[in-house]
Amino acid sequence: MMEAAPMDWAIWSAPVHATLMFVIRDGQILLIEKKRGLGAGKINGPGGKIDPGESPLECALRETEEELRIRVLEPRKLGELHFSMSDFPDILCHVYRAEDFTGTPEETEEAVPLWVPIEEIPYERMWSDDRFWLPLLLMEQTFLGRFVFQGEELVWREVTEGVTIPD
Ligand SMILES: Nc1[nH]c(=O)nc2c1ncn2[C@H]1C[C@H](O)[C@@H](COP(=O)(O)OP(=O)(O)OP(=O)(O)O)O1
Repeated sequence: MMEAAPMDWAIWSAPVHATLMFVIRDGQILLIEKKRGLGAGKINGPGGKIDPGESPLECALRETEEELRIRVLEPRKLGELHFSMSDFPDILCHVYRAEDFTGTPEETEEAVPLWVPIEEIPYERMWSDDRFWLPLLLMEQTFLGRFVFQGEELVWREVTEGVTIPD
C-alpha cells in the first residue's frame, strides 16, 4: 500500500452519494448478492444511490425495501466511506447498522438475500475495501474510510476509527 495519498482528500468531494445498510440479528448479518448495477455479482449490504431531494437515511430505508422487501427499524449511521474511482464517478457512501426489521427478506430483481454468521463473512466475494471497515461496524464502532481504486483494484486505503460521523 502506498504511503502518500495519491490525491488530496482535503479538497475531495463526490458527485455521487450512496448508502449501505447492514442488519445484524442473532449472530448473523443480512447480506445480498447484487444482481445488477455497480458491483453486480458481488456480495454487499443492500443500498444504492441517493435520489434528488432524499436524505441518506431515507435512501438507505428505500433501497433496503426495494432490494429485499423489508422495513428496517431504528437504523444508526456508523460510518462514511469515500471512494475515489478510476472508471466511475467518485462515491461518498453513508453506512448504517440495524438490529431489527419487519417483513421477510425476499429475492427481487436487484438482489438475492443471504444470511451469514458474522464469523463467516465472505470477504473474498465482496468489494476489497469491506474487510477494512465491516469489522468495525460489527463492533458498533464509528469509522471513516478513504479508498482509491484503479478499476476493481484497491490501491490506497486509510481507515479512521472512533470519529464523529455527520448525519
Ligand atoms: N468499494 C465499494 N465497497 C462497497 O462495499 N460498496 C460499494 C463500493 N462501491 C460502491 N458500493 C456500493 C454503494 C452503493 O450501495 C452501491 C451503488 O451502486 P449502484 O450505482 O448500482 O446503485 P443503485 O443500486 O442505486 O443503482 P441504480 O439502481 O442503477 O441507481 O454500490
